[in-house]
Amino acid sequence: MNNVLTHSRRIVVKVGSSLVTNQGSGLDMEALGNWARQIATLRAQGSEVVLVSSGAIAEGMQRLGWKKRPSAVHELQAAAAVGQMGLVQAYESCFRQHKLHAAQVLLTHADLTDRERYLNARSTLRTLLILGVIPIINENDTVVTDEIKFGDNDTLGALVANLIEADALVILTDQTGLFTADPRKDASATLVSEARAGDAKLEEMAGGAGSHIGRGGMLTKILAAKRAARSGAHTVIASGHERDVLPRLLQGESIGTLLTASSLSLDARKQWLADHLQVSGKVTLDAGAVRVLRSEGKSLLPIGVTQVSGEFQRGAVVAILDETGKDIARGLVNYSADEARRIRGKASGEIENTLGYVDEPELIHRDNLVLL
Ligand SMILES: Nc1ncnc2c1ncn2[C@@H]1O[C@H](COP(=O)(O)OP(=O)(O)O)[C@@H](O)[C@H]1O
Ligand SMILES: N[C@@H](CCC(=O)OP(=O)(O)O)C(=O)O
Repeated sequence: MNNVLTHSRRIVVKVGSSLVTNQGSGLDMEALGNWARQIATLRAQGSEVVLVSSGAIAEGMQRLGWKKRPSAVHELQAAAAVGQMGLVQAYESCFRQHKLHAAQVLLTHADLTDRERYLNARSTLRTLLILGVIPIINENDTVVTDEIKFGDNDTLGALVANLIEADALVILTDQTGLFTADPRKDASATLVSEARAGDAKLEEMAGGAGSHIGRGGMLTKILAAKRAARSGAHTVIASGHERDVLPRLLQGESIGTLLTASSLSLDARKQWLADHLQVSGKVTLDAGAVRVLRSEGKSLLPIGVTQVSGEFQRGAVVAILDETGKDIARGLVNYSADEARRIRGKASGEIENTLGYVDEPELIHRDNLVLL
C-alpha cells in the first residue's frame, strides 16, 4: 500500500511512443481506448488528469505509407503534422464514448520559457480541467528544430506537471519500472520499487531508449522525475501493459517505481525560473559570490561577476555559472548584457558612474534567483 498517490488529485499521465503505436507504425486503437477508459475512471473519482501522448510521427508515417522512420527533420515534422490529426481524432472518439471532451494542446519549449506564454498555457490548462475536459498534450513538432526541441515527451510531461502544479506524474512505458540496469541488456537487473527523485544513483542505472520507437529511454524519465519534484510532484514509472494501472495506482497499490518528491516546493516564480532549459546568456561568478548565493541566499551584485556572455536584455533569464563553468542557478537580470559587461567586477556604488544611471544595486535580485 502506498499512500503517496492516494492523496493525488491532479495528475499528469505520460504514455510513451512504445505504448500508443503498433511497433512504431500507426496507432494502437485498443491501447488508446484503454487509456481513455482508465482516465475516465479517475475523472469520475474526482481526479483532474492531463494526458501527454506521443504517437504523431508513427501515425503520420503510416498515413504517408513510409516504412522507415526518416532522419531528415523536415520529413519528421511533416509526418508529425499528418499524424497529430490521427492521434487527436482517435483520442476524441475514445473519450467521447465516456462522455468526456478532449482538447489538443501542442507546446514548444519557447511556450514554457516565455513568462507570458507560460502563464497563458497554465491558465488555459487550468480552465480545461475546471471544465472537466481532458487536455491531450504533445510537442508541437512542426515548428521545433533540433536545438530547441524537448525530443522526448518525458521532459514535456515533467514541465507540464510543474506548470499545473500536479501532485503526481505517471510515466507509462514498456518496462515494469526502473531497473538497476537496462533489463534488455542485463538479465540480472532488479526493479527499484521506491527511491527519492533526484537521487544521483538513479541516473547511473538508467540507459537510453530500448527500441527504435522510443526516444528518451530511462534516463529522461529519471530526469523528468527530478524536475517534477521541484514543484512537489511525485513520479511513478510503470508498465502501460499492467491492467488498470492508473486506478490501481491511485488506490495506493505499489506498481512499478515510485520516485518521491520532498515536501519542499519552490514558489511559482522560482519554479518558472528553474524550468528554463534555454537561456539568453551566461554570467560567471567568483568563488565569493558563489558562496554568498549558496549559503546566505543573497542577491547577486555586479562585483561578484567575472564574465558575461551572450546577448540579452534587461528582464531576460540567464544561467549563472561558478568559476569552473558549472551551471548553478538561474536568474532574471536587471541589466542588459552590454550593461552587465560594463559593471561586472564593480561595486554597486560605481554603477551610476559607469552607466550614467542606476536601475537597481544588484545584477539579479534574490527573489528572481533560483539555485539549481
Ligand atoms: N535502468 C533501466 N530500467 C528500465 N528500462 C531501461 C533502463 N535503462 C534503459 N532502459 C530502456 O528504456 C526503455 C524505455 O524508454 P523508451 O524506449 O524511450 O520508451 P517510451 O517510448 O515509453 O518513452 C526500455 O524499453 C528499456 O530498454
Ligand atoms: N512528439 C513525438 C514523440 C516524441 C517521443 O517519441 O517521445 P517518447 O514517447 O518519450 O519516446 C510524436 O508524437 O511522435
